[in-house]
Amino acid sequence: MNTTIDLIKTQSPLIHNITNYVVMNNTANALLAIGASPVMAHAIEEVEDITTISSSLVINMGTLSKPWVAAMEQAMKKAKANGIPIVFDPVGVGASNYRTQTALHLAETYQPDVIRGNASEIMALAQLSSNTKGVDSTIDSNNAVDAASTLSRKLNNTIVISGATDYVVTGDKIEEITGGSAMMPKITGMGCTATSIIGACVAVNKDIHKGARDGMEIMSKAGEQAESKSNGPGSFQMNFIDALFQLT
Ligand SMILES: Nc1ncnc2c1ncn2[C@@H]1O[C@H](COP(=O)(O)OP(=O)(O)O)[C@@H](O)[C@H]1O
Ligand SMILES: Cc1ncsc1CCOP(=O)(O)O
Ligand SMILES: [Mg+2]
Repeated sequence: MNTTIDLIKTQSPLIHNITNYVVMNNTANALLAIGASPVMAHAIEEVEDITTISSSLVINMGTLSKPWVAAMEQAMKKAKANGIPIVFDPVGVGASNYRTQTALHLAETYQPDVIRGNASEIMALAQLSSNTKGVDSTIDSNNAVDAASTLSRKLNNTIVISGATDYVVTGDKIEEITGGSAMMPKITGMGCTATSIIGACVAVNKDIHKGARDGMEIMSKAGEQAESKSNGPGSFQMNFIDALFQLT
């Protein structure tokens, strides 16, 4: 994890995010705090150019609509052609038919290097259940481990299930990360932030599984440090960005 943070700070990789309206500001600030360089760009006219100059592509379907999905596809196609790692956050998959169809299509067509979701989202993506409560999980992360392993083998990639315990799953290889803070699910965009931080980690790591694990460890450590200084979700949000900045 230390080497990964050093590499992010020295290389300051450009991370192309096509993400949702809710979290654009949070995730851009989190990426800056850890030492990466974020760009949020979703116009179909420019996504290929932006992806081409980036070190990773983060696709987040939190506030999806038809033109955005078209732009996501252009960017993912370009990233695949250029060997740029793709991290996908299937926000709310299972909550509507449109989200489910879009997430399945993007995952199966472009096989993102990492998919990060909460347990409900990973279960829905594995087509095992569709009881996602909007964008939040209704089940504990351990319930989705088998689904993640199956999905990972099918898509030949790494699946991250976030929650009180995070699981980083590449086929049969399963690593757990604990820690963090119970305050994290009380703030919108913490999952999306985790996805973007993974984007920064895989930008500087050829080993995708390690990049995904380092990303979740960074989230865990920053969450613990922020909790020790916070009185509630408002101050936690501010202290979390400071903690990311101070991680060594
Ligand atoms: N109860 C918890 N205790 C500690 N950390 C948590 C807890 N719930 C979520 N997290 C952390 O919060 C971040 C976002 O995870 P999660 O809430 O599952 O995502 P999402 O916002 O997509 O539902 C992750 O880094 C995860 O480890
Ligand atoms: C509330 C909400 N609605 C659509 S996207 C979004 C943000 C979800 O972010 P996260 O999954 O990281 O909490
Ligand atoms: Mg989420």
